[in-house]
Amino acid sequence: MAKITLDTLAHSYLDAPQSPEDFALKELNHDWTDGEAYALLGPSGCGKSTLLNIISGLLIPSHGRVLFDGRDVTHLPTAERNIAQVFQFPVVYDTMTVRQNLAFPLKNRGLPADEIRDRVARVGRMIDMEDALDRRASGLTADAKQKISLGRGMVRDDVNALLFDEPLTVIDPHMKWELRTQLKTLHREFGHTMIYVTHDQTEALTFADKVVVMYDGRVVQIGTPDELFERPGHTFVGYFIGSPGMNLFDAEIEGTAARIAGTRVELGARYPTSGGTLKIGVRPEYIRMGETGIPARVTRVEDVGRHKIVRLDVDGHPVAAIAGEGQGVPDGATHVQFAEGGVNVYENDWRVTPEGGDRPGGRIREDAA
Ligand SMILES: Nc1ncnc2c1ncn2[C@@H]1O[C@H](COP(=O)(O)OP(=O)(O)OP(=O)(O)O)[C@@H](O)[C@H]1O
Repeated sequence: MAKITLDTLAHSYLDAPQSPEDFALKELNHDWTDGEAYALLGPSGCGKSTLLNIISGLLIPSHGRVLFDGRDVTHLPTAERNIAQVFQFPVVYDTMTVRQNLAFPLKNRGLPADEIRDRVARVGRMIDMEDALDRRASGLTADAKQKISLGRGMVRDDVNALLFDEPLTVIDPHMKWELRTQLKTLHREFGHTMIYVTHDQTEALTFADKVVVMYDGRVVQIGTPDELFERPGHTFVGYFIGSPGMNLFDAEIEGTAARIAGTRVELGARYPTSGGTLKIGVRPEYIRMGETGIPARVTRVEDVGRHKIVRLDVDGHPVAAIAGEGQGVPDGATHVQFAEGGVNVYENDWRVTPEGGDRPGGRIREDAA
């Protein structure tokens, strides 16, 4: 496994890019820690495949370098990078059996027969195809073939990194969850450096140690699932992660308080801002309904099983709140308040750290409404 360094990396598909908009990938400096599992998450067109293809060697970046354990591989072809890749659609040899498909990368590297047998058996178990090892791949469903692709990607333990590009797209929904869980278990067991591209937040949050959120060619935040939930670094992260996403309120800030829709809201800290557009972000989990606070009007209540989503109107803007299991909208709810610790301040869409730093932990979901 390797540490992967992206050094002033950027990419434009144009010959003579003029402005930042001409870059599919805007400048990025980052170390992907050896042995960690990352998810690259973002909407269609944000640059995920461009970044993955640069790491895998399918694309040479127009600017900057890629290093594996300090060695510059920017211009090395994929075959010389010693990586395993699993794509959106299965790549299997139809004329071979499942066993032969799984053994292929190991045979290529000349591993002893008994080691190949053991590793293939283990991976076969993991992808739940133990009983099908001697079947020909040609007759199998797309699902099963993709499981073979996943297995083949994971069968070697000497790769620098394992790259997955939306690998569960063709997998049946109930199997998706199982394979994702197995991938995570496998990661714990073998400690591969894994990079997993997806536009599905559930997939990213359940699979990865760290999620890299991309938006418009830029990495806007790299963090643990918890950090992305509690402290979204950009309003896009707040909106994109969570269901429903984070609420944003136009605000003015004075000292340690904000003014939202004419109401003073104590923030509990000072925020160093510099004259930009200010917004307060509060996740629906941290909006409390009651008789004091910011005036609000309930417009709809949606029962979504384990909890209810309460839609409100605050000063003409839609706001969502989550009422936990067994809770409804309190009688006489005419106002909203924010749970302590559930507030983030944004200036020009980027999060502002409070003076004195963030409070440690910051995890208040357990007691959130
Ligand atoms: N070969 C190419 N030539 C020119 N522009 C490209 C090329 N490939 C991608 N782009 C553009 O670069 C931007 C980023 O595309 P990319 O495929 O990396 O995004 P993505 O996040 O992987 O999207 P998706 O999830 O739809 O695959 C998009 O605007 C896209 O149109």
